[in-house]
Amino acid sequence: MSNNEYINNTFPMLASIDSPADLKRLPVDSLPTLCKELRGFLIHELSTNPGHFASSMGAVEINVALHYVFNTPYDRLVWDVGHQAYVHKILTGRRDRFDTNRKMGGLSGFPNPSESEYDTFIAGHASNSISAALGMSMASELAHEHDRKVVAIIGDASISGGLAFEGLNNAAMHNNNLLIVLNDNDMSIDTPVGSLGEYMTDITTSKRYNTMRYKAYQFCRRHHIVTEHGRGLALRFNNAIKSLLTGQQNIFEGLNIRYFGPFDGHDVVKLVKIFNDLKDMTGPKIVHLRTIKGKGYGPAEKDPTTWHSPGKFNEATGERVKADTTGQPTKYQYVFGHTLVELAKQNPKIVGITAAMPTGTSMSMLQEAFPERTFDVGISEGHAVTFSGGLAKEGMHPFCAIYSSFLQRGYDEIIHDVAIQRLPVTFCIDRAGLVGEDGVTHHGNFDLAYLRCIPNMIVSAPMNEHYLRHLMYTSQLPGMGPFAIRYPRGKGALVQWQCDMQQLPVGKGRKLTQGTDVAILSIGHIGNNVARAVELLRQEGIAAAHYDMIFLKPIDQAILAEVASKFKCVVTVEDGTVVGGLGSAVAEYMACNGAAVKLLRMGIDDHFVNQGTVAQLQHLCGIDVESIVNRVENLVKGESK
Ligand SMILES: Cc1ncc(C[n+]2csc(CCOP(=O)(O)OP(=O)(O)O)c2C)c(N)n1
Ligand SMILES: CC(=O)[C@@H](O)[C@H](O)COP(=O)(O)O
Ligand SMILES: [Mg+2]
Repeated sequence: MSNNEYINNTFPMLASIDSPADLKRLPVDSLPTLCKELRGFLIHELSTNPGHFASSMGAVEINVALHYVFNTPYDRLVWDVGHQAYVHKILTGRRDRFDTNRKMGGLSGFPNPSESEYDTFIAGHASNSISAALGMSMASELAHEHDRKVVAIIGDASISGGLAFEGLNNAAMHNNNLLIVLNDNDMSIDTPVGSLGEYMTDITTSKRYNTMRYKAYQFCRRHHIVTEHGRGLALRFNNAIKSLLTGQQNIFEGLNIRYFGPFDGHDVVKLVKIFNDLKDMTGPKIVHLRTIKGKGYGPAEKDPTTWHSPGKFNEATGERVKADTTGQPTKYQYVFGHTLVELAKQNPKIVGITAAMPTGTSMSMLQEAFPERTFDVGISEGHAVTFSGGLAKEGMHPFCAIYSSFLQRGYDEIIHDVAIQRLPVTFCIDRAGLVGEDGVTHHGNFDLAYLRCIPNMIVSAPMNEHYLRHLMYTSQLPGMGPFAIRYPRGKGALVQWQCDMQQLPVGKGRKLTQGTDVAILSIGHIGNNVARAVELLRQEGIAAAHYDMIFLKPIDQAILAEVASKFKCVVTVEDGTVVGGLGSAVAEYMACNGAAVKLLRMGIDDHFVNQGTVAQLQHLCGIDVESIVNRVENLVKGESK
């Protein structure tokens, strides 16, 4: 039986749905069966084509009820992060292509308007949905499309991000039809942190008031009592009753956003009723749904952190398929984690900061060894950077570990709150370069460029685990200032990552191979591709000199002077954008110093890169071993003609 036949036989109701119009034809009481089939489909598909599992499983009913009630794509669904929107994709004509999810040329793992008209806004980075939905709602108002509904669907961790707060603060400023669906599963990837989560648990305790309020709204709606004019007054009245009943102000109502809930987010029939009740209500409103991350699959419900993105698994037993890694290098993130604990034992000033990614960055290792010196600040990269600045100002040495693409959220904070004061913060920038299947929103290819232009910054990248350790050690020595170390997702280059840590001279690179025909300058882990290419080039009769720059800033002027004076052909290789990165730095030096060299800059050109395996993407960008060999060969042969 083909996979398609299996799916049609096993999930007959789902097989009949090719669009939301098909979904709407189903009687409402059949929706629980559909949800069951959707969960079966997700389990079946994701067991062999891995992706974001637990979030999608927990939001099945929300996805179904929204498409059942709202007139998509005319009405806009704006997903936050988007990792919970797999069912949305499946219901909007992409079921048969779902086995291409996260693969090269296939469906993106996140909503993306270039993929479907049902994907209304880019998603991948948390906390943008309220602002985007508010903007879309205002655009509808301005276009006199007053009947269009706009819905932002956001998780309990993502709503704690600063950007979400900015959207909430602005939501009631203008007339709009915004509905915010708060999908509260009391989980981030790891355990959620912060007072907002605790507050949301407290809201549950005031259920009596909330039920009363929802019933009152239903009554008013039935009897056409709620008018736009009376909204402000009614809100204040409701707030007053609530304060009396609970002794507590509702944070959302305090922001003039009508609050409904909490409701059971797995009762799909009830959700349909709630959305139907609320959809014509004008003005911003929030409906709070309680859900279970991983709902419907025992192992995921028990351990949602592991099952956030579990990789392949046996669908019958829940056993995860683990690749045999014997004799292979470990992941950079583990070397970072172990090394940080080692350094923290020696230097009591060291503290660790993560923005909601303790497991992903391995900051969890420091958390275990020194809980009082480790801070998970939640999805708040900007705050993480400024908080680190504050710690550093008072004499601590923060190691602030953030994924490269998420650090984009903290850019001004790096400049304003750290670099100007030259504060000693080590930025450990994980997932730098091409990350693979997460795709365009998650590649860490801008960091070299966006950090190089900041005065006072030291910007570095290790070629292997030993250099990661040396750089981490060096960064916490007195007098260093802001120090960025970027390293990629996944495996390192060495099997034996342990070594004595050494102080590195800041701004000094190293020459790995002698050569006369061409000089290749690389930075970071991609230098391992260059090292292999250099070997192959040698077999082709081309003697390439290879320099591992280690530091992009300050850049090694002695190496650049040597290269400018000795070589006609110069090549730069980086796994970041060449616009502003190493390629630009070398081009600037050569131009400013009148060097007569032919410069070939290899890296990510001026375009966005979608998803695929890292190997596929390196090939696409021309920085895999084979491409480096071919491109260098062409350069050298072209020059010698
Ligand atoms: C700006 C940013 N920081 C960090 C992440 C990594 N991240 C992806 S999902 C997630 C947790 C989201 O939790 P929540 O919003 O509650 O959704 P759930 O998975 O629980 O449904 C995090 C931290 C991200 N995508 N964007
Ligand atoms: C949705 C999201 O942003 C994260 O779940 C991300 O996909 C994690 O990626 P890693 O697997 O690299 O930790
Ligand atoms: Mg959550």
